[in-house]
Amino acid sequence: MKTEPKVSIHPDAGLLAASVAARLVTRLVDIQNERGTATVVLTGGTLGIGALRAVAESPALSAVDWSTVDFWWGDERFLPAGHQDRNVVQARTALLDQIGVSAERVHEFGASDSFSTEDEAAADYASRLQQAADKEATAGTPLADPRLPKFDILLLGVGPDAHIASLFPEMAGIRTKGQTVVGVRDAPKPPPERVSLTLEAINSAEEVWLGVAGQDKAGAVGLALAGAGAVQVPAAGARGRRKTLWLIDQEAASQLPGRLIDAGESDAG
Ligand SMILES: O=C1O[C@H](COP(=O)(O)O)[C@@H](O)[C@H](O)[C@H]1O
Repeated sequence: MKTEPKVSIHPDAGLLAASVAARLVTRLVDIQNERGTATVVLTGGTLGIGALRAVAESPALSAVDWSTVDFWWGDERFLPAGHQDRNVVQARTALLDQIGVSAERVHEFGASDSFSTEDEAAADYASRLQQAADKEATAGTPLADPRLPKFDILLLGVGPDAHIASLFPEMAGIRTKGQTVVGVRDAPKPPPERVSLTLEAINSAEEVWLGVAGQDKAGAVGLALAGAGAVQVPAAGARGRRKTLWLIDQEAASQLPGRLIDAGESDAG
């Protein structure tokens, strides 16, 4: 099952981050009402971390029971634990350290001072994902992919080159099939060593939300929503099973195909 993208355009990056935060809080409340827990896959990057900061500032913050939310990551920079460039460190500062999350529900990627290579950290993350999936399957949760727990919402940023998570255009990561996590070497954006969910893992999520702001991303957004191929334009390949939502600002929307520029949430199908 794959969904056609919907697009929602916001005046600027600040309002976009606030809107992503408000949607996230509302959706988490709904999911918790439906099934008691919720699972979010976080992203790093400007908007990903900005949206977490906006969640921390939201007046509705305490509407979510954060103690029953599981946090996974779409990718990580393969650096020592505590390094300021690690996505998990930035997420902790922006939000996680300020809310009552359960330590055992924060599933961060292994760091470079615990694993010798990014491939080892990738294998470790894949195995922890598998364990979580097995536990959910035993409890009767229907899974989209038996190797992965149910991802309710998966957040992605998009680079100016259209990369998502740490899947860069034309590189091995975006072409990887048959595994859920991949070690990345020679990434064109520093640091070169990273760990990432694969596209098939990303696309197992119920809802995929792509948050993008800025003129430098306009070309990537335009190509992705015009239907480019995922190997050349990784963002084009990200599709949730029930929803694919592009949350973008006006600058990032400036090269969208004309039919998508109308106000409101429009179909990009
Ligand atoms: O390095 C990364 O970049 C992307 C996009 O970041 P942005 O600053 O251009 O928004 C991000 O989604 C990813 O998680 C991160 O590791």
